[in-house]
Amino acid sequence: MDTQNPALKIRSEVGPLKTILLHRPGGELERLIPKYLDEMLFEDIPYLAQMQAEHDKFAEVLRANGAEVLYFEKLLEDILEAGKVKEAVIAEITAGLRVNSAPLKEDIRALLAGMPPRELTATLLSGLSKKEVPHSEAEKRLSFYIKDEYPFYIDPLPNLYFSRDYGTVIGTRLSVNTMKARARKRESMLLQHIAEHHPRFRGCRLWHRHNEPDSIEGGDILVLNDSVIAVGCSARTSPEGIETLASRLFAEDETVREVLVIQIPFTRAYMHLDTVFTMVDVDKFTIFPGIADSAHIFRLSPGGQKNRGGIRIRQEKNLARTLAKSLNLPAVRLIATGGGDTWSAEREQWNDSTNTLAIAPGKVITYRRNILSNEILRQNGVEVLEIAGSELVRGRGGPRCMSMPLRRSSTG
Ligand SMILES: NC(=O)NCCC[C@H](N)C(=O)O
Repeated sequence: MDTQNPALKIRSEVGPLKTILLHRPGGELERLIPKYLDEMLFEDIPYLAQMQAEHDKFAEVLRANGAEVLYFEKLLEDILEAGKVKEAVIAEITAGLRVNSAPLKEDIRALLAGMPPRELTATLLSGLSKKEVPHSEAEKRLSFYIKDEYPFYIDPLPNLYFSRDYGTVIGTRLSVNTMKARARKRESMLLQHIAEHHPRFRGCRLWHRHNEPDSIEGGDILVLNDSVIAVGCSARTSPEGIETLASRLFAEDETVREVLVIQIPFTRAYMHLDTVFTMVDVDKFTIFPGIADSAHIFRLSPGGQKNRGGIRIRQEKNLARTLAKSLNLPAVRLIATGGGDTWSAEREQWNDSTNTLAIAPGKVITYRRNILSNEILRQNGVEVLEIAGSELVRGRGGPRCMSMPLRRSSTG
């Protein structure tokens, strides 16, 4: 058993929430430029002040309900106080620059090295534009005069407030996820440095490291209980990434006995499993009805040949029956978002009606704007705490996407 870091413990999607990691949207959102929205995985440009007010309210609801809230930016700044860590982070950033010129690389490295921790943190999150780099004498080369029009040497991280995706605590270890899109890779890279160096994570062991080849993102990972994990196979999470995680869980976590793979359509609207399916109570889930028939389900369990990762694969048919069997319950309830109307379900799914964050069994945080979906949850006995999400939703994520639970107590 891992006893190294009692601060990390997730054995349930719905157990009372004790500690959670958020990122308050900041200057990185002000680097969104219409021309590059696609690459940045945004459809729109939020109004930052309003977005921050909404996010603060989200944090307030979490605190009022007993959760300790940690902020990514603060943890990052803390670790950058140590010269060695700062050097290692800068070296990794510099190595990943899409810059051919060695003198220019050195200019950027020196600029970062000269920044105090707070400024460096801000730069690592908001990025570094080409205008911000003073070029040394060494850079009087042709490439100094001929530049492509892309504005950044270091890209901003506008998706950082979706802290769900880059890290996932499973049991007592952290999976630092391999992000599919380039726009999000630095998020998990920075998280790994935090996990390796911040006292809050002392002794933390990793299930997965940020630079492993096969993508897996936290929006696809649901810790259903102490023995069953559900993982979405999606536009972001690859079958290979799932197999790697499953074989490590089966080999090294004595309680996890099953990984339920739910394959969803590979489209932007449903980028992760948690955009169409979340757990709201020990025996209740909310689901976007549009995927109910198109999802394919596979049950992975320990066994099978070593050269296949020691995993046995079995295809299942019916989601509700499979979940009930896996969770050892007589039945589970699937609550369809949108209140039974197809258009409303699609409209509200686009605004993350299905992306609920459970803070205790049968108690969830959702966006107020999803009126029909919230109502149907209440009709099914779920307590719904609503927050405003007019600006937060523009990055296409809801309360679950915006949170990385680090510790929950047990549901029992
Ligand atoms: N778990 C989630 O579904 N996270 C939302 C991520 C939205 C972000 N704009 C992205 O495309 O990655």
